[in-house]
Amino acid sequence: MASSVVRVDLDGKPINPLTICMIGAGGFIGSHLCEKILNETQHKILALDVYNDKIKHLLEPDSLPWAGRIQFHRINIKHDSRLEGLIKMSDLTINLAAICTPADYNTRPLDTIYSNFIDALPVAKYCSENGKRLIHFSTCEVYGKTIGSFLPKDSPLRQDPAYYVLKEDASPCIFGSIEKQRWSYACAKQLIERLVYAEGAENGLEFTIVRPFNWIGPRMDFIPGVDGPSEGVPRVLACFSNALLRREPLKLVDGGESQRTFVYIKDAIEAVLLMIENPSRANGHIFNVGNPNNEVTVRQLAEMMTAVYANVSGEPALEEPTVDVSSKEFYGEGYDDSDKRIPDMTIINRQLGWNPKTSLWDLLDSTLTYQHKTYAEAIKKVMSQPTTS
Ligand SMILES: NC(=O)c1ccc[n+]([C@@H]2O[C@H](COP(=O)([O-])OP(=O)(O)OC[C@H]3O[C@@H](n4cnc5c(N)ncnc54)[C@H](O)[C@@H]3O)[C@@H](O)[C@H]2O)c1
Ligand SMILES: O=c1ccn([C@@H]2O[C@H](COP(=O)(O)OP(=O)(O)O[C@H]3OC[C@](O)(CO)[C@H]3O)[C@@H](O)[C@H]2O)c(=O)[nH]1
Repeated sequence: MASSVVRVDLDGKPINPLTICMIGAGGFIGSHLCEKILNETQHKILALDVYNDKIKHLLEPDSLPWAGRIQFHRINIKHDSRLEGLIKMSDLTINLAAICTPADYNTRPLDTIYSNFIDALPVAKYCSENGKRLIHFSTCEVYGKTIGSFLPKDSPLRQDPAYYVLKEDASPCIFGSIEKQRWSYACAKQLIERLVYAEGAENGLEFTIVRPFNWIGPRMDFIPGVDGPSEGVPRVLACFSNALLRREPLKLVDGGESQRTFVYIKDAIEAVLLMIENPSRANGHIFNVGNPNNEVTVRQLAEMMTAVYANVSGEPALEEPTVDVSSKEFYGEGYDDSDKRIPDMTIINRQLGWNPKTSLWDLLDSTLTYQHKTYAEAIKKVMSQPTTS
């Protein structure tokens, strides 16, 4: 619950209540950020999205302690003249809106590029023209592949962090060829980062760019056939959760050799609140937000999720818990992958003193407990229904 004690920033100065225009507030990250802001601060939120299912619990009923501090606006930012007015009414805009599921990048590259670049342009422009601060959500995917991935498999240099740790102000952005449409998203995100950065350099826009490294937790994406399309392909956490709930093998794309670092959403949201409340330390910076200690291959992630889910559900794991699939079969033509993603933490540490806390096992335990409670019964119902042909 937000206390009446005056909040102070990292330099001990009082923080005045802000009005925040949050675009994409109804998504995974947006829902957690709204919860945090309403519970712990006195800031007001203008929550913009086309959906509000994930923040319904914050909007109704009127008797909630934060009533009056969050207002939902059902707006598609592609075509809505109210956008500029809402940005003008706010002290800060946070743009989370995007198509950001890999299954879309190679199959809907135009929608992906429009969503991540064209639709984000007016937001940057309105903030710049009206002298409003912007926190723009980019992605770790702008780094693409590591330099090390181009070395021979047995090269000892592959063990040298200089060849794989991703640094905001030093690492190059390495994407595949144009036919590999997987990179449509990363490329659009890179260009909007460059535009926001240039607005800062040429027109004085006060901006912060966030590069999330695989934030995961409750409410991420959807379970196909329950609260999303049966044929939909969400991100890996929901794909693997879906298979565990249905007692089906988890699909490992191209052997599950790619590596990721996963950070708990609640840790990551702490970093965003620090950016919101410490503009003098966050403005003009690009921040990696991830947990370098939680690195696994996708195969190891599948094994760990299988073990955690067996504990949570009380049901033994399948004898053959995983199955290999090719990326062409799973994602279609034009898929490609980031090999490894370890965030360098120097800048966020220096500017905001932020560090992630939660181990991979612990974050999977709380997330899969949530998945089980939320979906186990619904899945049983769906699976007991006769399939229509
Ligand atoms: N979750 C992660 O680990 C992660 C990693 C890298 C980058 N990001 C970035 O963070 C942001 C949020 O990601 P998320 O995981 O919460 O995704 P999400 O899909 O759950 O949330 C995005 C929200 O934006 C909304 N939206 C999309 N287009 C819109 C439009 N035209 N008008 C209004 N609303 C629109 C969607 O309805 C959705 O609610 C994205 O920009 C994404 O690229 C997230
Ligand atoms: O059933 C599955 C699903 C996926 N994989 C593989 O897992 C790796 C991670 O996949 P995913 O979480 O879907 O996405 P990425 O990490 O590749 O990309 C995201 O990172 C950040 C963001 O920008 C936004 O969330 C997005 O682009 C990957 O190697 C898949 O091939 C699997 O084996 N089985």
